[in-house]
Amino acid sequence: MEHEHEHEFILEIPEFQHLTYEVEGNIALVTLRRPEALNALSREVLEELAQVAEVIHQDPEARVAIFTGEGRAFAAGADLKEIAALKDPFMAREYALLGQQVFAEIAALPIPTIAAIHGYALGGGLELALACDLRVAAKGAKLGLPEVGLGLIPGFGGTQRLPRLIGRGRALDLIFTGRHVEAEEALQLGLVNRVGEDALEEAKRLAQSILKNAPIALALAKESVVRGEGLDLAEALEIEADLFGYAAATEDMKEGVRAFLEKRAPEFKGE
Ligand SMILES: C/C=C/C(=O)SCCNC(=O)CCNC(=O)[C@H](O)C(C)(C)COP(=O)(O)OP(=O)(O)OC[C@H]1O[C@@H](n2cnc3c(N)ncnc32)[C@H](O)[C@@H]1OP(=O)(O)O
Repeated sequence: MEHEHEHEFILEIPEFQHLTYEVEGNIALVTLRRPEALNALSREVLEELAQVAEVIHQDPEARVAIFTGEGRAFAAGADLKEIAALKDPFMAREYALLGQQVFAEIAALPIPTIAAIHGYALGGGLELALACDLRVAAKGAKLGLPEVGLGLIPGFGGTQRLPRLIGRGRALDLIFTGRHVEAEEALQLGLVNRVGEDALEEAKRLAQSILKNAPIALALAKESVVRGEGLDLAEALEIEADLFGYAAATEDMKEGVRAFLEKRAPEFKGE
């Protein structure tokens, strides 16, 4: 038998109402599909994002994930109709915790993740993009955290992930003013990694350049950065050394070094 060592593995993909999931050439593409509300993140959308994070986790074909949105926006924030219906501080706190939890699951994915931003990424929409490892914006895209203009504060991670990414002063500029920054300024701020004519095409190019590298090394590099973030330098460096050790024990490391010495491109197997 050809596949006698392989387990029969069936990936169960739920029927999503507000997003689609597809994988092509090891790139998982998650597309928010609620364009009539500029992909506003309702509870249902958030729950589907949590489910799709689980699918990505389980899908051996998914080696880089791109998040994008259908229509005029990446996502224009949490759903303001739902926010208007929050009756008391406890309900609102639960709402923030729900968004935080879903975005924490996305941030914890073991593969590189990219937000491909066109149109608007505002409030919770920008916070979703901040939960990704990398952000690519289309020229003309508008990014911001407008919550204080609504009497709110960013509640899906924005007050924490934005200052960690671009620094406290620049983050508070955006949070206090609520202003929209365009793609070029976002690039200067370090809020996005790249700007292109078409965000999705640019994100796919970025994904391709990541996919050339060893999968386990990518996962370990991400783990080292993420785990080190909250620690002091000495502790974080210990983690780095441990994970370097794991990387050095992979078959792909042998292949990578052998390929270099033989002056050819490596063929990584994720082993
Ligand atoms: C913890 C997290 C908190 C948060 O995220 S708070 C929310 C933060 N986000 C915002 O404040 C942005 C809200 N949206 C806007 O300011 C505007 O939209 C835009 C500037 C993004 C675009 O303006 P324009 O081009 O004039 O479009 P349009 O007619 O306002 O929107 C099209 C439809 O989309 C709905 N929509 C837009 N954003 C949201 C949202 N965040 N929640 C719910 N619905 C939204 C609208 O209402 C409308 O719908 P209809 O056609 O039925 O009137």
